[in-house]
Amino acid sequence: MITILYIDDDLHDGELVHSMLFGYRVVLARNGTAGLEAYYRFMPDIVILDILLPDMNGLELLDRLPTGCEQHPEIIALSGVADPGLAQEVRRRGVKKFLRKPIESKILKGAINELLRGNGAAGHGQLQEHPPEYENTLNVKSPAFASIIGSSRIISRLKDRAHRYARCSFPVLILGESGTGKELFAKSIHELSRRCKDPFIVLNCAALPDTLIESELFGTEAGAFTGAVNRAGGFELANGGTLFLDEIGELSPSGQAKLLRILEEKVVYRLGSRRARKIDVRFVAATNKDLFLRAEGGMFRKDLFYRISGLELHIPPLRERKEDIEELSDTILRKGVEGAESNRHYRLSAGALAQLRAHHWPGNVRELEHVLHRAMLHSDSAVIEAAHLEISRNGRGYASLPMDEKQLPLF
Ligand SMILES: Nc1ncnc2c1ncn2[C@@H]1O[C@H](COP(=O)(O)OP(=O)(O)OP(=O)(O)O)[C@@H](O)[C@H]1O
Repeated sequence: MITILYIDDDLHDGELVHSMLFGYRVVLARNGTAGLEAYYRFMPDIVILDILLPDMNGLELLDRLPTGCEQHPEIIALSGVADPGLAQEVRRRGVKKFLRKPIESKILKGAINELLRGNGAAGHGQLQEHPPEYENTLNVKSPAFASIIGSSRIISRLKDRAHRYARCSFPVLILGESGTGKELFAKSIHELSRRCKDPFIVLNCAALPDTLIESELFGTEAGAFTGAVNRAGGFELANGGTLFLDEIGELSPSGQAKLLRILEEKVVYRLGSRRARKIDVRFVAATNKDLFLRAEGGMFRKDLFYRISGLELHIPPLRERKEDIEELSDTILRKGVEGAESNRHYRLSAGALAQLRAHHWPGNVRELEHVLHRAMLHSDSAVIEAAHLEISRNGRGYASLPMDEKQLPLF
């Protein structure tokens, strides 16, 4: 859906524009600061900006809009006064439409349609009552999302947002419980971006001891420490592409300081080397911890937190999108168990599906995969019954096998 950010302190105009633009997603911001915040959060297709704002001049806001995005939103500037000098200043900043207040519905819609059509002659002057579908703007059915199963509103919105984030190179912070699909979304953002032909490198900070994290991230120079050889780190390996740093909350204080420096200077120093290597890497981080609280509590650098969390993607737990369980289960059952030879087309009985829907899923989709893999191994037929699921009722999910079932005849 097309997203329009309207920045104006006039509440009445805000409501008016909201009702005029029925069918679009309209985000209202009442001052420049809120406008900038909403800009990063929603990555709008169009920004409508009143030049007179209470906390900053509209021109100043235009200057503060980021330049790192490959695809800028189109901007419509508004002013209540006719001022040719102001109009010139606004145009000099790349704004194609400068409209006079009071806003007229047809003129505003016409300007929006024209801008959305890439300012092409086809849409010029044609006023449309219904917002058109711009299929090329955002496509949640993109092949880059093929591995992300789920048709819930939550998943569709996340795909929409990931699509927007893929348009630029700002860092993205993905938040969510373990097993919710953070890495899948990170990969999709990479695949949808202009970086898709370059590497997507994954580093898991939680799986590496403190000392290794830094050498894995930044690389080493022979002689940096005993046994060190010349080796590129994650940043160099991901050059041109995306570096996905999983469990970023586990990064040591010195690793955090170095990471901050890289994000600011865009150069990397291998451990033991003073040579700066220029890098062009899109940085995506993930955590299942509350990084904000960690930053507040002094366990994570605040400056780094704010540097990496400009664009956030919150992936809700599976229990909050239970409508996805059936589709996810069907996909998992269709794939079968890796390494197990079977041509059965597994399916769930109604009772099994009801039990899956009733579970709390603390381990999220990963837990669902484990439960269904185990169920396929337990089942003697193609139908998975509730009894095959062995979901624990204590909410932890992983039931242990009863002794007498440990030597199950599997296929
Ligand atoms: N929406 C989804 N569609 C299909 N598979 C999914 C989905 N979400 C998660 N999975 C699967 O669940 C498993 C865990 O996903 P992933 O590693 O992306 O989660 P994560 O949030 O990064 O986990 P962790 O925090 O433990 O690293 C993977 O096997 C992945 O394929």
